[in-house]
Amino acid sequence: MKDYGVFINGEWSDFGLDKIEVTNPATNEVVATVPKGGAAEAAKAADAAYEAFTDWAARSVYERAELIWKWHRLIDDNKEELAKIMTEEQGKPFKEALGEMTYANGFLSWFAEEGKRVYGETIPASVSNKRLFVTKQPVGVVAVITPWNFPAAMITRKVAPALAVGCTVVIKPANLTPITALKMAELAEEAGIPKGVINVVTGKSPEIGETWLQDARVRKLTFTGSTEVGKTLMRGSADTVKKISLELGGHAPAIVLEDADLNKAVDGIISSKFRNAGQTCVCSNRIFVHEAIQDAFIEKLVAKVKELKVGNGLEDGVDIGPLIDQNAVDKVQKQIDEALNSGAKLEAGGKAIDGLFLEPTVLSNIDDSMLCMKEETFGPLAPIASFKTDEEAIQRANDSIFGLAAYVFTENITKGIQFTEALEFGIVGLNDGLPSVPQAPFGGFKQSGLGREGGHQGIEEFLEVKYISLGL
Ligand SMILES: NC(=O)C1=CN([C@@H]2O[C@H](COP(=O)(O)OP(=O)(O)OC[C@H]3O[C@@H](n4cnc5c(N)ncnc54)[C@H](OP(=O)(O)O)[C@@H]3O)[C@@H](O)[C@H]2O)C=CC1
Ligand SMILES: O=C(O)CCCC(=O)O
Repeated sequence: MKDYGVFINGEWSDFGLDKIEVTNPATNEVVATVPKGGAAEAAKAADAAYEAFTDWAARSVYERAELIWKWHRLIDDNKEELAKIMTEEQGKPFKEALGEMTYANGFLSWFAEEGKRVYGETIPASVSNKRLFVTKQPVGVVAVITPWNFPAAMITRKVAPALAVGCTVVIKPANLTPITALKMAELAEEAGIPKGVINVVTGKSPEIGETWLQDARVRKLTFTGSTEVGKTLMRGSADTVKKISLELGGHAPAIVLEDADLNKAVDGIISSKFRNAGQTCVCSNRIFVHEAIQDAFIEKLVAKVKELKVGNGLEDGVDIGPLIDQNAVDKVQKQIDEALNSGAKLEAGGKAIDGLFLEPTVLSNIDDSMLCMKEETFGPLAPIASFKTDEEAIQRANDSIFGLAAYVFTENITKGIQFTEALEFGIVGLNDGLPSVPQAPFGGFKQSGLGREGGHQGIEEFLEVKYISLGL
């Protein structure tokens, strides 16, 4: 077990603070401790990031990109160790943790290069003695607040574009999974990213968040997590009128049309639903299947779900690890019990095993008034509802305050395109259960958030636009 410090201005220190224990959700063992930082450490981190900003922003984008690439190479060299740490603190199977490290590193390589394509504009003037230009500049110090479900990728998806364009960052990783972030900061330091450019503070989230919200030098906040905390941060950002990007809850519908290739649909829904034990905001949570193929679909799905192995993510062959904590288990169990008490049929799973492990569960005969169709699940529960018409499927899928991801399975290209256009979601997987990639925009409509991460869109969030009018 290791005691970690926080990372501020290139220094590692525990500042004599109380400690937070980080536990392995598979075994309940304490794997490390991190300092319980608060307002003072958050302010020090903001001072350091502000101080470092002028020099970092003044470097050429090629110089910054080279340092980001060095960081990328070090992460790649150490990805097995990082993945093991991730599995120990977060619970996801080791093969998924390794996959996340590659995904996370993909944001570093993508944005290191994308920074070189931040182009300006010239605008024709209306008089002959003027020239009009538009340039882009880094927004400044960025506060980065990340969740526990993707301990590496949520850091790089935000930090890579920020650093590429010349911003500096203060990071608050989730206290449940801070070690991956701290190890990645160690590698950033080893890569030669200058002191103060990346700072990481663990500890009292509301206090740390509030300090950054009230600091006018922090010009942007980027957050992934619950809708409730996102709304609090959005309100708090108003005091200093910060730019904000929010990646909040989702409650993804997956629609299987009558003409779908059932094998494709089952495989797509298994990967979308059970990745990270169902703890992603893009998980299929509401599965709508055409009534004519419902029985065949359920039979195939259940057969595959019964093959999924639940266990400690460090053991070979495990597909589903533990949930993150007891609250998460209780929330999913409540959704299962409420559905069963309201007439749902149990097709597979249904109960907690021991500790924080939950059987992958399939329920059919679901109706939209059940809890599992109304609130985000964040667990391995696949509820199946049937529908009769396309219009009905679209209306029910869109009937949500969330609008992050949706999935459609069909072999009819015209219908597929019509569905993608009618669905009020920022991401649509058409015959694809895993659409997230660094080079495409990730983000939601409605209360799923604001802004986009990844893609060329993801870099704009860290830029200010400056218009220059030149009189000749
Ligand atoms: N969109 C997504 O990807 C995610 C969605 N969720 C949803 O949210 C539910 C709850 O998960 P939870 O982990 O509690 O998510 P939170 O939104 O509480 O946590 C996300 C991050 O915000 C921090 N945080 C919490 N409160 C504040 C605050 N007042 N000011 C500043 N930062 C704050 C957390 O710190 P700390 O945890 O250290 O206190 C963590 O780093 C899940 O069950 C799921 O439904 C959760 C995670 C990711
Ligand atoms: O918000 C989440 O759940 C993390 C992102 C998942 C993804 O990138 O697919």
